Amino acid sequence: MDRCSNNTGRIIHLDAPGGTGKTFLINLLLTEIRAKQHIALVLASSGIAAILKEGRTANAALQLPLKTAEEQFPVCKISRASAQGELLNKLKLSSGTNARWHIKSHSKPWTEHYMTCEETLK
Ligand SMILES: Nc1ncnc2c1ncn2[C@@H]1O[C@H](COP(=O)(O)OP(=O)(O)OP(=O)(O)O)[C@@H](O)[C@H]1O
Repeated sequence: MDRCSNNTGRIIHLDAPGGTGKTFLINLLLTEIRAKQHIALVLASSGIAAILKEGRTANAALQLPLKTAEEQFPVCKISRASAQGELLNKLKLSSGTNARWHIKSHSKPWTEHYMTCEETLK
């Protein structure tokens, strides 16, 4: 939470066995950030994970090309000056799931999708 408040946070990986409280912790963080009227996004790489976590796929939310893994320099289609671009620049937390799924499927993890968008919006 300190990293969110100070805008010093980067990528934090949370890896623990099933049922040990990862979702519980992420929900606490989301609740605290939103309670302070800040913006927090829940992103996932697959549709099923997005449904389970009540979020959206990174491709849809960040308007990324479908085959980011095949593009050397994928670009997010959101313009910096648009309302959505301004909103994303105010983002305090973007939470995602399924890192292991990415390793198995050889697709890019949602964190890379988010970094693509962050670079585009700079
Ligand atoms: N600190 C806590 N205090 C009270 N209950 C907790 C706490 N941490 C986890 N729980 C409870 O334990 C159960 C499992 O937690 P959770 O679903 O967050 O685990 P998980 O690591 O995300 O599991 P999975 O990897 O299977 O998705 C839930 O019912 C949750 O409410």
